Amino acid sequence: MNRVRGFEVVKKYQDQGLTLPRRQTMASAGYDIEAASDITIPSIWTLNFVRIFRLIRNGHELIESDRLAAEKVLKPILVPTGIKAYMPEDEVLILANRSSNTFKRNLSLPNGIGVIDSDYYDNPNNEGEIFVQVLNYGVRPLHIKKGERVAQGIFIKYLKTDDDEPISSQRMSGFGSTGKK
Ligand SMILES: O=c1ccn([C@H]2C[C@H](O)[C@@H](COP(=O)(O)OP(=O)(O)OP(=O)(O)O)O2)c(=O)[nH]1
Ligand SMILES: [Mg+2]
Repeated sequence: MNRVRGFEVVKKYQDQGLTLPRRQTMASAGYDIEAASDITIPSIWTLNFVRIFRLIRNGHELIESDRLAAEKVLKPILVPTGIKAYMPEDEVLILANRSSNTFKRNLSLPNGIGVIDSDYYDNPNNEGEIFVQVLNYGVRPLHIKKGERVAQGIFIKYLKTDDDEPISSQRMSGFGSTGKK
């Protein structure tokens, strides 16, 4: 078969019985992507409560340790998928939330959509493993089981401007790897 686009399991998860993303019906756009391991997503309310409690205790003054604690706990959780995606250079895999996640589970993707670039595949840092960034805005912790579908991936083509000139030729990783600015 001509190899154009698809999913593969990363080395780290080779023998762990992961399922490659599948579409559910003939006309589903999204390949449903599963969690690679059990993971608990704490509620942002619980975390915010801790933050508010600390604020009150400190006479409403936000001191440095509170700020650091709040930032730490409010960071989105990265759900590992154990999956990488390959595709032609002019394509991108868009990670979108499942509507049932917000409707039934209070689970949101705080980055809106995830952009999985074609040059993320096999990058030297993490082999291109896709992670799903999530926040649980419900009041209880959410337990995600290995094999549960957490997001969906949609392959699309992207366009370039006339004077397009990329800054660098190679992607080394993700999540801010191209610099602080
Ligand atoms: O939900 C996501 C979003 C991104 N990525 C990976 C794939 C993508 O190719 C890379 C970079 O993503 P993006 O360009 O959106 O993030 P950035 O903050 O600009 O990081 P970088 O500087 O590495 O480009 O991170 C994921 O695994 N999940
Ligand atoms: Mg980027």
